[in-house]
Amino acid sequence: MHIHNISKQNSILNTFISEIRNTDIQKDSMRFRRNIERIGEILGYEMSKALNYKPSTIKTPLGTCNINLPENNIVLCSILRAGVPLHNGLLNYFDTAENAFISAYRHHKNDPESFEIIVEYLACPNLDNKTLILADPMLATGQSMIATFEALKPFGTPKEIHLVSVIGAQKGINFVEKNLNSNIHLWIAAIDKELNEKGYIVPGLGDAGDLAFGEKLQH
Ligand SMILES: O=P(O)(O)OC[C@H]1O[C@H](OP(=O)(O)OP(=O)(O)O)[C@H](O)[C@@H]1O
Ligand SMILES: O=c1cc[nH]c(=O)[nH]1
Ligand SMILES: [Mg+2]
Repeated sequence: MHIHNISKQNSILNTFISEIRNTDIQKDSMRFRRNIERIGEILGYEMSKALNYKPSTIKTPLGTCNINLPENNIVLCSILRAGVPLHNGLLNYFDTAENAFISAYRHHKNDPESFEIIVEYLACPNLDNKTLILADPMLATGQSMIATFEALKPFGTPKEIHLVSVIGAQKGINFVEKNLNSNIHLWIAAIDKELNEKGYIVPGLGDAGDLAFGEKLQH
């Protein structure tokens, strides 16, 4: 897997990352969603450098100019719920992308420290020869990403796959790397060292879905 950790270089991205992690600022859910969206725009911009470009000629009011334009057919797939603001940020830049949504949630049986991933809702176009962008802000154990990847298989074989995430734990990244083919790209805004016993990223930011959309009842 090709890992692009875009926070290796200081940029305005640091401000947005610090705000989503900050226990006071993250309480403002509108700001939290908007920051995830802004990070999606930055990750999308960085990812766009790896797309395929073809020469094009544009007519201006005063003449013509040559410019290379992306030629990829993009399908943007995100994992509900926390993926929604990240999806919006990516869609702000990839105007013509097709879209897919999948629900994946952690189901705890009796033991709060163990869970399985339940995939229920899935809406996806044909993926054959397309550029699949799989977006989820939190890559913790990596199980949601792999479960999603498996669930998408019947929809076709993408030409290339880009995973987009905001904060990842090294353990989850290793798990994804072990389970996916080596030609996949991961575009990520921060990599944290630890996972706690409940599978939360430390220091991370807490529960991204709850911060964006409110707490949910466990079922
Ligand atoms: O890498 P994993 O260990 O699988 O964990 C990451 C998953 O956890 C979060 O979703 P969550 O289950 O909290 O659902 P939500 O977005 O509805 O809150 C996040 O958005 C990922 O989908
Ligand atoms: O740290 C984590 C792990 C899973 N889901 C989250 O929202 N945060
Ligand atoms: Mg959540």
